[in-house]
This record gives sequence, structure tokens and C-alpha cells, in this order.
Amino acid sequence: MSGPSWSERLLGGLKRTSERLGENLSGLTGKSRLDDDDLDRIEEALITADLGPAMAARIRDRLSERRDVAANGTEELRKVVAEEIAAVLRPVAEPLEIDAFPRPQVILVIGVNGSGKTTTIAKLAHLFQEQDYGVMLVAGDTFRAAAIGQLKVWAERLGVPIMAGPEGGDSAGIVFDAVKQATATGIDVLIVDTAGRLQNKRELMDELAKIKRVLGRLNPAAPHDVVLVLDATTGQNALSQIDVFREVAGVTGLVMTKLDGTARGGVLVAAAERHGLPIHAIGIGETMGDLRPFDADEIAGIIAGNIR
Ligand SMILES: Nc1nc2c(ncn2[C@@H]2O[C@H](COP(=O)(O)OP(=O)(O)OP(=O)(O)O)[C@@H](O)[C@H]2O)c(=O)[nH]1
Repeated sequence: MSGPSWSERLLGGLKRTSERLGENLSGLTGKSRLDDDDLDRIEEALITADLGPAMAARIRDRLSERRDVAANGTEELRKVVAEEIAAVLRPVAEPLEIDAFPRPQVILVIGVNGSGKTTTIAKLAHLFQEQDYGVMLVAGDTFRAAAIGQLKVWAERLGVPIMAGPEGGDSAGIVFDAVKQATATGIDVLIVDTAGRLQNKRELMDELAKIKRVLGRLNPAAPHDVVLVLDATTGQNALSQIDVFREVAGVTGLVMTKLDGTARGGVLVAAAERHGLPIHAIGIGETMGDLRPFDADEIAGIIAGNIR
């Protein structure tokens, strides 16, 4: 396939974050020692680059112990920043493993409409297919016919079975039927799409709670994973979505999408620092192959890379 490579696209998605840092730090060149004003500027730059105040303070502290790094050129400064970011990201880099017994492993996928939920479901299904697992999709968002239709298109493209009811159908009932069928047919992974109407928190909570209750009746361990899909282009907004969805659904892990294009990917670091939830993968495009493992050192390196 022609076009930009994985890393070029990822670089694009983190560019805004890394450029913000780069611009703010370029004035430090030639100094022999960082003074308090320099540290203030760095801290501010890190905050405007979406890394969040806690992370910015952490890096500032680290640099205040290493004020001489500026004397060794910006390369050294870059290394210290990258290392601090990587230290926060490494513990949360955790791929989604299929290890549930008895099968199927049930993965509930949640997130606001437009976050890239449906596309992420297709990408995950593709990934698991490549690992030789039998996958089935469930159209649990019954509020919009378009959502059901879109998932059906992906199921066909992937060549995987799908359980879908009519628009307005009872999603918990559909999920129940899907688990029964998946169990009977030896499916390994059941990926469930859910409604993402964040504006109505009560209804969303009731709906997700009902799906979880029904699942628990068939298998107390289900859902095994509750994966929240976040859109990197929403920047800080992604953080409040984590708060809300943790409260309504008990999130077990994250996938961040749209880390290509004009994303504000620095928010990944803020999310990791604040929540410590596993980050399973990142999305960097619209096709089923555009899911990439979350590589802490790679991301940290790119974010810090433009400091000059
Ligand atoms: N550039 C880019 N676009 C993406 C990515 N993931 C999803 N998209 C696009 O974002 C748009 C929304 O994605 P969907 O998967 O339909 O999102 P959804 O959350 O299911 O949204 P609804 O269908 O409205 O519920 C689509 O145009 C996708 O092609 C990604 O990683 N990168």
C-alpha cells in the first residue's frame, strides 16, 4: 500500500503536541543551566501540549534535579522528557489478550458516538482473526438503524457472524442471544457494540448495567473487558469522557483512535498519568488494518522528539 507509513501517520497525530513543546523550548538553546523561568516555561509548554498539569509538574521536578542538561544541548533535554513520559506510559501498555475460559470472551466496547467505536470493533475483530480466533460481533446499539447497518457492513467485509436485532430492539436481549449462540458454535471472542449517548447519563448507565447483568447471568466473568474508545482529536475532552464512562460502566481499558491527522495525542499521557488504565491499542486510520499496538517508548519519543 502506498501513502504515509505507520510511523509517519503517528507522527502526524502527535505533531501538534510535539511542536508545541518544540516551539516553547527552542529558546533554551545555548544556556548552560536551566533557571526557574526556564522550568516555568517548560512546565507551561507541557500543559499546553495536553500532557496535563500533574505530568508537567512531574517533568519539571525531574528537570530541576538536572538543571545542567541544557548545557549538553537539547538532545539531552529531550531524552529526560521522553524518559519521564515513557515511565508513565510503559505500565499501561497492555494488549488485549484472549484468555477467557470458558469461551467466549466478551468484550463490551463503549464510547461516545463518533469516537470511532464501530471502526475499532472491526479493527479488533480483524486483529483477533489474524490470531486465529473465532470472532462474532453484536450490534448492541439498537437506537440507530445506521449503527446496526454499519456494523453489518463490517461483519460482511470481515467474514464474521453478527447478531443484530431491529432498531429499537432490546439490546440486553440481543446480547443474551449472542452469548448463547457464540457458546453453542464455539466462538472465542464476542465483541459488543453499545450505544454512546453521553448526553443522557442515566439512560446510558441503565442500559449498560442491564447488558452487564444479563451477561453475568450466563457467565459471572462476563463482560471480561469493557473497552472505552476515545477520539484523540477531542483533546482534553477525552479525559472527562473517561471519568463519566468509568462511573457508568467500569472501564477496564482504553483504545485511542484518530492518532493520525490533526490529533492532540498528548492527552494520552495525561490519561495514563491520571487513570492508570491499560491502553490496549491506538487507531491511526479508517481501515481494519489501522490498529497499532500501544508502544510506550515510541509515543514518548515522538512527543519529546521535536524539542530543539
Ligand atoms: N483518521 C481516522 N479516522 C477514524 C479512525 N477511527 C475511526 N475513524 C473515522 O471516524 C468516523 C467515526 O467512526 P465510527 O467508527 O463510525 O464511530 P462510532 O463511534 O461508531 O460512531 P457512530 O457510528 O456515530 O456511533 C468514521 O468516519 C471513521 O472512518 C482513526 O483511527 N483514524
